[in-house]
Amino acid sequence: MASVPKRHTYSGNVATERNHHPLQRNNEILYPIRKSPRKHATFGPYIVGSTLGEGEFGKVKLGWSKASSPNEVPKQVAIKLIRRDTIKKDADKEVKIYREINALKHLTHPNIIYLEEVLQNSKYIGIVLEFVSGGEFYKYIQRKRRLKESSACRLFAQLISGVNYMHSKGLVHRDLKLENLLMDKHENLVITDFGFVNEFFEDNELMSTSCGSPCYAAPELVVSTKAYEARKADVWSCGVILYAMLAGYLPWDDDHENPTGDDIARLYQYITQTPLKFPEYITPIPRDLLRRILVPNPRRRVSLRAIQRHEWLKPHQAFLSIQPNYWDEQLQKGHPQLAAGGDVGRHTTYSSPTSSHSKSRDRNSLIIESTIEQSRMSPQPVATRPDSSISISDSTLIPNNTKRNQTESRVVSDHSSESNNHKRNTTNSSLQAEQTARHSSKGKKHTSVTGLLTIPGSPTIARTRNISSEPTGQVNAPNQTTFTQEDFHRVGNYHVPRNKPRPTSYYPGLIRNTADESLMDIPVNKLTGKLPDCKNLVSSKKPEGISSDTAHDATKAAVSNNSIIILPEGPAVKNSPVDYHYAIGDLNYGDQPTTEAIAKMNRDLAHKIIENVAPLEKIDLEDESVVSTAKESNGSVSEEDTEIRPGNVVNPSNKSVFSLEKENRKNYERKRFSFMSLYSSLNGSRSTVESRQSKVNMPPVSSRNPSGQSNKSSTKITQQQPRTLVDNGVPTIPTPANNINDGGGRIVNSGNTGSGNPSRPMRASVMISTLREEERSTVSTEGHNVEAQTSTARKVLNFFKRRSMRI
Ligand SMILES: Nc1ncnc2c1ncn2[C@@H]1O[C@H](COP(=O)(O)OP(=O)(O)OP(=O)(O)O)[C@@H](O)[C@H]1O
Repeated sequence: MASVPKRHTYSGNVATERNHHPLQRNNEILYPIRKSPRKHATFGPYIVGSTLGEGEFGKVKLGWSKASSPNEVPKQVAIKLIRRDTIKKDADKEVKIYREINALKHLTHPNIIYLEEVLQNSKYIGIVLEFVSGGEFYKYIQRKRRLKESSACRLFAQLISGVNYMHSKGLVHRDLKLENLLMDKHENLVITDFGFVNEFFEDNELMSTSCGSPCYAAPELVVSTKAYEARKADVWSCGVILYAMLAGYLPWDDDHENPTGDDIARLYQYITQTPLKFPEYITPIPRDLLRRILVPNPRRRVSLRAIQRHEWLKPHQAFLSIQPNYWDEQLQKGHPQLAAGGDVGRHTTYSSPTSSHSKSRDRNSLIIESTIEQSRMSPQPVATRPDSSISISDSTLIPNNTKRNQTESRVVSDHSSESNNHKRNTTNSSLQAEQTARHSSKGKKHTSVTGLLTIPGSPTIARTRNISSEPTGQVNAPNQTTFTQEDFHRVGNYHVPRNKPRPTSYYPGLIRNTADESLMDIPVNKLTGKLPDCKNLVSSKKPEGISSDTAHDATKAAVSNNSIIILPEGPAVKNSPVDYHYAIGDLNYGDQPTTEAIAKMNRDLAHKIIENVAPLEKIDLEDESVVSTAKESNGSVSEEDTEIRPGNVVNPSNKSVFSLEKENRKNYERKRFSFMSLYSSLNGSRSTVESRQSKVNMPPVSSRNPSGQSNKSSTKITQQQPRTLVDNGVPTIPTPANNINDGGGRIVNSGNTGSGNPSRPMRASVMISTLREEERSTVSTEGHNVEAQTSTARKVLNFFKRRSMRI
């Protein structure tokens, strides 16, 4: 018989003569034959697809649940695959993984990643998470360059709601950053990566392990060895995230002496000593919020509760006033068995940090016993499962190595015997049947293996366990990611199906605990922009359970002050080249009453408006320090350079704020320009990161100015010159070569700012400008578009994937 050439169908199936369907006539193909369907990689009940991303722990893969019936739509998940052998080599990693798992099982909030389940086979531990399809948040900002205020407000409210929920559960994230936020398909924010999460039990409880990513970590984590209030550290990180949303770049990311932020001590010196400054497009009210959050002194930093009540978040008050336990109740409503405590769900095993039980729990109970350990434990009946994680004592929990080895072999054989059909390790046959039924039913994959176990004692105990001495033969697997159901089993018992999908609209549309209705609906007179006198409203209609202290501070301030209407969108503000600058000490005004701050903003704004309508010459002359600095530096100074940058945040009481401002500005400019001159003379016109790196002995160039050009020589702008948007919206600083005065005091950029032009955006969003500059230079010099794109992508990733670490 002549051999029939193989023919690949669209699904990868192979049709040969042997498997021709009887209905086929001669060589005519009637329909594709799928006798031998393509083999997909699988991991437990999931078909494994493409790689979604890669993190410290390994790859995150897209997965689909295998449909149990033809009508069932496969559910997409993200599977974080962690090689077990890598965990064994890195005890810190192990702790992080189990922290993450154990924290996630307690959290059900629309803005927090949802843990589906945890699975393992002999090679991998797979953390199965809901699939969040909108991509990474930093890319979202990057695409948009920066977010509109309304969008930033909505997303920030979601972040705050998620963080508040977490805190209400006694958990602190400690690594909040853009890279740990995802977007869902409806552009809702989802908090992920709980590797540094920890528990607290008392309101004033302090923590001592500094962790997070330097650019997002609160100063107290770094500059002090004292214990810190972790919730306040989360608040700080939220502030940095908000700043990035609104500005398009990170605050304090422009230290020329430490452009990559690698020198953490210096970075924090810079953060604590450099006042927060804003690009002109951030309006006063979010600035006010940011100034309250990004306060180096944690005691003076605003609390999450106060953030929720800030004026800027007022449009989302209803959402923010949803009580954290509402989310749990919703879960239980959808699953009465959880409420009844009949089945083991992630919420039934969790108790509030305020409960006595919770307080008595070991402080590190977040670190659950490793799945490896679990796999060695003898099977336990489901009926005894609840709270077993808490009651087991240290000695019973952590068997010594010998014990482990013995148990290991036993459990491995147990696993192989139960492979493929995922039988439960139960002693009770009816329970087993129930479990199997649940497993096969859609969305109800409650499983019960062994109990979740805690490692009592400190994280150190967990980290120093001598697991490396265990036999590793079992995990010496080839590198390719091939998953089979062999030796596969579920870990833990905390699958709680989501009773409904992530809300498609922002508001879940359910009962809201409106904190104070009277305060929420204060009508604004649109003509005058003034708020009516609503003092009576505030005092007369106090909602139940809310004290006057906790009423909406910002609104009260606005009401009493009649001052919210500062025309933040006014033309004067829009055209204003100069940032609002606040007196030294403003960094620490987080706990000042909002009234005071808003009044101050009003004064500043009034001043600013006057400045803007005044003739240009007059303004030049008024600001002598800037003019003289500009002269010194070849007549050019960037817009941001005109801002006050005092060297120290301590406010000497015997000097007036204004004289102090001037003095500090002078000092700052002097210092700043001397550094700029140095960079200018050293760096020449090298444009790529690589070329800079090749100059081994040269000081690094700021991430804000990756071209290697000196800011001084590459930019020319006077105090009156606003930043102009060119080059697809990338803000650039006009240069003498390409500037045309439009006659109205505004500088219009007429030329390109491409690679051939030595001038480049100096203070533009790092996210875009860094990318574009380097892309351009690579393309123009080498002409390899693909290469340029790849290297650009890598650079952007490297830039943003700032490592989370113990600082
Ligand atoms: N649930 C998810 N849905 C969609 N994509 C995801 C999901 N989880 C992770 N990813 C993608 O995988 C990437 C890596 O994930 P993640 O950061 O959680 O891994 P990690 O190993 O914890 O990394 P690291 O700790 O270094 O941040 C993310 O940047 C994201 O692009």
